[in-house]
Amino acid sequence: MMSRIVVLISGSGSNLQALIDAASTLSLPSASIAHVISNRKAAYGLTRAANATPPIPTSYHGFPPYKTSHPSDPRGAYDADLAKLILSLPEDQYPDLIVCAGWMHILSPKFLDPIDEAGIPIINLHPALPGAFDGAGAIERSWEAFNKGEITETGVMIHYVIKEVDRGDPIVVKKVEMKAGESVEELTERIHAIEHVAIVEGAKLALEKKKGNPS
Ligand SMILES: Nc1nc2c(c(=O)[nH]1)N[C@@H](CN(C=O)c1ccc(C(=O)N[C@@H](CCC(=O)O)C(=O)O)cc1)CN2
Ligand SMILES: NCC(=O)N[C@@H]1O[C@H](COP(=O)([O-])[O-])[C@@H](O)[C@H]1O
Repeated sequence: MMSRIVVLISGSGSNLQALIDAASTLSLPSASIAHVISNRKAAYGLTRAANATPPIPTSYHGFPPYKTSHPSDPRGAYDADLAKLILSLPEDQYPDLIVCAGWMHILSPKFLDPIDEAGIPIINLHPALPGAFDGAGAIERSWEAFNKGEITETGVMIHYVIKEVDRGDPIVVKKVEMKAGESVEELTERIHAIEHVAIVEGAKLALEKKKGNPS
């Protein structure tokens, strides 16, 4: 039976592309990318989805209008509508798994609770080791910490998404050595390559766990 994945993005979508390329291969068997949602209209990941074969349905769900339409709780209203968007997808797009792949928006319980009640796990790619550099800009912060002598290694993890940002149970953890004299751009490039492997492994494991047959 085909498992359906909904992917949340905010940018280039190179991790989405890794999932698209892996779907229904031995790396990510019996899985399809059923829908892609971006919070940024210009996200190139939307183009990647449109260029997929067959094209992957996409939605743009932008945050700015909520600042005026729901001034008292824009995040809550935005998140509630995001959950409704996903939970109202047609059967052939309704997710077995939600993957945050460079999704740069903190999800509140207004999203997490209805998705949890629907029994849909959410996983996230984070370019750091568990408990380190939570939040945005993790690669840059780890590079700075290394050059201050504060750390000797960093990593990439795929973790379950809970209310506390980047504190959900890890599914995949890959350590990344840090190199003296390396630029932040060079480190970022190395980390991105590792992310593209980790996110596929994480999606596969999360789907297996949901089916009750962890490998
Ligand atoms: N409730 C959770 N939401 C999210 C998680 C999570 O673990 N729990 N993971 C993040 C992904 N992420 C790091 O991996 C992350 C992304 C963005 C931010 C952040 O500070 N976002 C700002 C807006 C920044 C911007 O628009 O450029 C915000 O939402 O106010 C922190 C962590 C995804 N969500
Ligand atoms: N906190 C999450 C986070 O910082 N994610 C970062 O966003 C990038 C998205 O790239 P992509 O759009 O090419 O997949 C990822 O490479 C990852 O480092």
